[in-house]
Amino acid sequence: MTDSPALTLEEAQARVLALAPAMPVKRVAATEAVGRYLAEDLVARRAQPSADLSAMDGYALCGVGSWRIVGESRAGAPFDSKLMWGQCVRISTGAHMPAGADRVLIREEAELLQPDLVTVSHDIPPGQHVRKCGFDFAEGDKVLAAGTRIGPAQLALAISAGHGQLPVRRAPRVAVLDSGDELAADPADCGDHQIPASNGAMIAAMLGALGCEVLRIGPVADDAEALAAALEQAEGADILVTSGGASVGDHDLIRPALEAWGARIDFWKVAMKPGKPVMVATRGTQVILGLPGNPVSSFVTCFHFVMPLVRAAMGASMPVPRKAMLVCGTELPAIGGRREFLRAAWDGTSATLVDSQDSSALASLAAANCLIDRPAGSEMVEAGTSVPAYLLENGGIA
Ligand SMILES: Nc1nc2c(c(=O)[nH]1)N[C@H]1C(S)=C(S)[C@@H](COP(=O)(O)OP(=O)(O)OC[C@H]3O[C@@H](n4cnc5c(N)ncnc54)[C@H](O)[C@@H]3O)O[C@H]1N2
Ligand code: MOO
Repeated sequence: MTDSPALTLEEAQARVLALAPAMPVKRVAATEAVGRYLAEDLVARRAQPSADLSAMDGYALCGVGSWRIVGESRAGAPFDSKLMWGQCVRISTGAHMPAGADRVLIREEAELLQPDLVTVSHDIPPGQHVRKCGFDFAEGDKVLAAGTRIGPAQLALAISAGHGQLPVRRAPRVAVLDSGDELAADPADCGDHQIPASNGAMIAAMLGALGCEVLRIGPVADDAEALAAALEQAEGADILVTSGGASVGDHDLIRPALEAWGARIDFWKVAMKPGKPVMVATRGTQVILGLPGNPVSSFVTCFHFVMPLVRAAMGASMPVPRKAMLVCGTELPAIGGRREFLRAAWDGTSATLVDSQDSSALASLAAANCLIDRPAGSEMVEAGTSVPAYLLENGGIA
């Protein structure tokens, strides 16, 4: 089963998302819901605006001709009488239109005939500069759908719709395990035969940005007993992410260690580069993603599988990343039999391939802010061609 042909990215993503454990729903202060996903449709408890309001500073008018100023309506302090024909009030932006008034003359266009008598040289049509009651949303409107990510604008909308608390799912607890005999825990103390363990920190940062509570484990040696002991630490995690040891080498022990721990392998290998030897397994409700050790492969598979899994567990309606069309600034090479995600730097005008596409090359990953999606068997394309690409949240150049 597990050595079946590599899946396509979309097949593999669908299988991973189908495994997503639904995190429990909790009502939290709206401000704490930022970065989470709504667990239910959000229905407005009030209309916005709750009355007809002026959109400008000026005069709220009743009738045509010239108008006697009989008072003022300020935001938060409405004028409480009904205007008669030929009357107006001074009005400020956001203030209630008084009863009887149906249009606003802006201050700059008003001519004062007397200290309390105003006119204008052109027609002011009914409804001019008036925001009608409920034009933004009415009480009872569905303002946000379940599965929507709460960002700053959605937060403001929810609050203005009368919600001080929002129902959201917590982020999953994720254990991230680095494995490999060559890994040094301390980058400042790394022998010639070692490399600093950078994948765990990178994956933890990617998941931390989604709000996950991350438990770092390791680095763990390529040793069945050490791996078994390390896996015990992941007992309470909703998701376990391993990096390294996923391939076919004699020291690639992750798969047998997971199986010995009770994990059931769902699939292994996806037809993509970088990131082919990605492994997905379950253990009860826990979902386990074994990412390939090459740092760029770890990054790309975290981007395509782990982050969508986390978003799905949090209830996102659109958990997988979406593509934009970017113009390539340089020609792109022909692609072999495996779909490739090419690192490139997009400057707002065009996307240029970074120096190396080797799956170990971290300098070129750090210089990239997008992944150009090149299907298997693609022909070479000329500079200036639009190609699909995923934009990356990748440090200062994003
Ligand atoms: N005979 C074959 N060899 C390889 C194949 C294959 O199909 N047949 N696939 C290659 C591909 S593609 C990849 S990707 C790698 C994946 O290998 P593993 O997941 O087994 O990873 P390792 O061998 O443990 O490490 C690969 C590379 O990455 C470095 N590494 C590992 N963990 C970390 C970490 N936490 N932080 C930083 N760097 C890490 C490790 O030192 C190696 O250099 O396999 C190919 N081989
Ligand atoms: O396909 Mo491996 O994951 O990059 O070099």
